[in-house]
Amino acid sequence: MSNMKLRLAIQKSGRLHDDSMRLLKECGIDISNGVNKLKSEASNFPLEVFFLRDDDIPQYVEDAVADIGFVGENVVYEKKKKIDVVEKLGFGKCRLSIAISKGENYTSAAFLQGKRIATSYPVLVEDFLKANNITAEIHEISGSVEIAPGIGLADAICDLVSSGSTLFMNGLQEVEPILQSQAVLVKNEQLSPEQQAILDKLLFRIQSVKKAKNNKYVLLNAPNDKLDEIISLLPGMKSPTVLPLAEAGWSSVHSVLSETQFWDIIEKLKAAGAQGILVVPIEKMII
Ligand SMILES: Nc1ncnc2c1ncn2[C@@H]1O[C@H](COP(=O)(O)OP(=O)(O)OP(=O)(O)O)[C@@H](O)[C@H]1O
Ligand SMILES: O=P(O)(O)OC[C@H]1O[C@H](OP(=O)(O)OP(=O)(O)O)[C@H](O)[C@@H]1O
Ligand SMILES: [Mg+2]
Repeated sequence: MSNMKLRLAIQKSGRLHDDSMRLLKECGIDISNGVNKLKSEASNFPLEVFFLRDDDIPQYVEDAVADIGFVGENVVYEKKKKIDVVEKLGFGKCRLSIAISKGENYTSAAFLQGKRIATSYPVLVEDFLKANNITAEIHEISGSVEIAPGIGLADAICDLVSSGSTLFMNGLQEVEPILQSQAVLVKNEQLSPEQQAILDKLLFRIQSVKKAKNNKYVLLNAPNDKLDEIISLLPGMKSPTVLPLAEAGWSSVHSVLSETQFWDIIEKLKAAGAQGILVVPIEKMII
C-alpha cells in the first residue's frame, strides 16, 4: 500500500476551527490536536492536517503546499487564487454586507458614491462598486472594522455579519448584503489520481454526514385503517418500513424525513391519526 497522504489546511483558531475538527470527527477521522501544534496526522485515514491562518489557506492550496482546505467562501472569492471549490460544508454561515450609521437614510448603492468604505475585503467591495458604477474610496483595515465610522475613519463599512449584534453594538445598520458565505472544501487544481482517490473517499464521508444532518429518522404508531393515508405522507429512502404492533389493528411505521419538510409532514401525520411519534437523529446516511 502507498504511504500517500492528503494534506488538509484548516483554520488554526477562530470561527471555523472547532466546526472543521468536528466535521473530521464525524467522518470517523481521528486527529490529535495538541496545544500549539501546527501539523497533525490522522491515525486512521491517509490525512495530514495543517493548522493555519484562514487568509493564507487559498494561497497554500494554489501552491500545493496543502492539497485541500476548509475555508470560508468570503476568503476564497477575496483572494481569487487558482483553486477549485468542491463542496459546501454547511458551517461558518455568514454574509458580507455594507453597513452605515443607524441615523443615515439608504435607498440604493448610489449612497456610497464618493464615500469612504472601511473593509478587510477590498477586492469584493471593488467588484460590488464596479458592478454598480460607483466610485468610492476603499480603506483596507484588517480587523475591528465596525468601529471605523464611530471614529471618523469611514462613512460606511463592509464586513461579515451573522447575528448582526456587532453592527448593533456599534450603532450601525446593515444596508446591502454583497455575498452569502459558508465554509467550503477547496482543492488544488492538479491533484494526482492517487490524491483524488483519497479526496473522493473523504468527500463520500462528508456527504454522508451532511445528508444525515439534514434528515431525521421518524417512528410512529398508526391504526391499520389509516395506514394508506399515513404512508402516502411519508417519503422514506425507498418507501416506509411497516411492522405489526403486538396490539392487533396497529402498525409501527418507520421513515426518513428531511429537515425542510419535517414540521409540515409531522402536523399532517398527527391529523391523519399517527400516535407516539418518535424523532431520532441520524449519524450517517448512505444512499
Ligand atoms: N459571525 C460569524 N458567523 C459565522 N461565520 C463567520 C462569522 N465571522 C466569520 N465567519 C467565518 O469564519 C471565518 C473565520 O473567521 P475569524 O473571525 O475566525 O477569522 P480571522 O480573525 O481572520 O482568523 P485568522 O486568525 O485565522 O486569520 C470567516 O472568514 C468567515 O468565513
Ligand atoms: O453579526 P455577528 O454575529 O455579530 O458577527 C459578526 C462579527 O463576527 C466576525 O468577527 P469575530 O467575532 O469572528 O471576531 P474577529 O473580528 O476577531 O475576527 C466578523 O468580523 C464580525 O465582526
Ligand atoms: Mg483571517
